[in-house]
Amino acid sequence: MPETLSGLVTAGITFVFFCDMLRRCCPSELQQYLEKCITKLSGFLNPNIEISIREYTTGSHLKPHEAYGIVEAYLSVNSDGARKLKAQITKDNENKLLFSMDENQESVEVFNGVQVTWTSEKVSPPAQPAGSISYFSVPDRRCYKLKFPKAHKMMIMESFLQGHVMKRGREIVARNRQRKLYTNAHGEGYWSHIPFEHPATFETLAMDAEEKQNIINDLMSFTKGKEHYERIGKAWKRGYLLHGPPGTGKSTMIAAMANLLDYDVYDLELTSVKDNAELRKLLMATKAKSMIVIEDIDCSLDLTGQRKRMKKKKNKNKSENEETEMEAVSWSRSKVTLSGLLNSTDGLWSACVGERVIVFTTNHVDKLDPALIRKGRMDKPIEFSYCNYQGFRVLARNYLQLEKHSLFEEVEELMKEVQITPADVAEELMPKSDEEGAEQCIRNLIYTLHQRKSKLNGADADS
Ligand SMILES: Nc1ncnc2c1ncn2[C@@H]1O[C@H](COP(=O)(O)OP(=O)(O)OP(=O)(O)O)[C@@H](O)[C@H]1O
Ligand SMILES: [Mg+2]
Repeated sequence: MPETLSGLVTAGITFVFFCDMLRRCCPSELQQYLEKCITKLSGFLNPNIEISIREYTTGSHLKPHEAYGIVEAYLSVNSDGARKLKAQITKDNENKLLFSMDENQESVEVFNGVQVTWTSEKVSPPAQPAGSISYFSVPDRRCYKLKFPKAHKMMIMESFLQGHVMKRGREIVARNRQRKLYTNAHGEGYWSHIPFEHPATFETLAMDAEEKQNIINDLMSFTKGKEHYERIGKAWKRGYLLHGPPGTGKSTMIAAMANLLDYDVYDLELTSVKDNAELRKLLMATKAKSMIVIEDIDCSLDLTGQRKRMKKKKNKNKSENEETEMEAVSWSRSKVTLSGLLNSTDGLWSACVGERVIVFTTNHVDKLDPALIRKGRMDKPIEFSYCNYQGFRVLARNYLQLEKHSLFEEVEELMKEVQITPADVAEELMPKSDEEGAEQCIRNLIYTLHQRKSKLNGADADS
């Protein structure tokens, strides 16, 4: 029997070889017919299947294939057999090197007991026709090939490639990528971005420890809630309203949240959005695993339907007239309404795949329309307040690397009587010169607290 089989294979190969010879010397119709025969016959004889994952789409407009980048990332940690690797800066992060299989390398792995073989190839672009001049350099087209036994076709294509490789590859891509801070503040109706590199973390945030843990738990259970949101038929989004006086850490918290979740941040400047349609377009252009932030919502959108001041604080360099002009321009440019905002942040999200966190901040929660902050829209309000002793301890650790000091007690007593924002405490604890040590910084803070206390007492005496 084996002899019959090997005879058959030899005959097949001879036939394929013969057909190929014939094909080369025949007219094109016959060539095409013979090519089909060769493919059929070699398919019959070959016990393996090969899948190509190309770097670019074919055709005149070369577009990168997303799958190639994912497989490349997967193979960066799953190609033990490859002897030659190449190091390159990743597309999404210029600070990170990605090591992947060099051209013509091979790596074997076993999945569910089935052996699969990866190879990497480089396909040079077709030669330019003689005499033609091209001003553009055509990139080499690279390709990964996955070879596996035909008998396990469905398992390898679905469980291995679609499931395992795609999942692991995407995780590695996400890990390697540099997060981005998007803005629409240029007013052109699209997002532009810079790398997001804010260092804030929950650890460095001066806030009640229990409240902090509560927020962390809330965020983590949200990110793990895909199935829960699907089951209850709700869009996978969560809204936070951060409110409190200026300098109490609302923006810092946004950065800490984004760092914890590993999300991109879209800083939506409502006063730069022309109308509701543009707002919808901008929100539709946001990606999953992102945080959409609307700061100072009470200043960007007037809840009676009129536009308000563009700037919260007065710009010292501008005259009164210039300021009024700026406000007028902002008023006439933007026609975003409260209902437009609500429709965009509610209805639209159901159509979007992937999780999104939306954060509003305000200094005046009492001025907001109840429609904006009702349950279901803003799931979790978080209040920011003046600095207490616990907050001071966090800031002293951040700024002075101090866990304890004999002056702490005095700070604690003063903080019970005087209101001071974490921003002001941070300012005092920042050494102003190389000579200024940690103790001097605490003394500066104590001096400021005393000053405020006497002011307070003076005011009390006056009244
Ligand atoms: N809770 C905090 N923990 C740590 N640092 C803080 C905190 N609050 C303020 N800071 C410090 O003060 C600076 C200003 O804080 P932040 O911008 O977060 O305040 P905010 O509440 O967003 O103010 P605004 O309402 O004016 O936007 C920050 O850069 C940070 O250094
Ligand atoms: Mg802020």
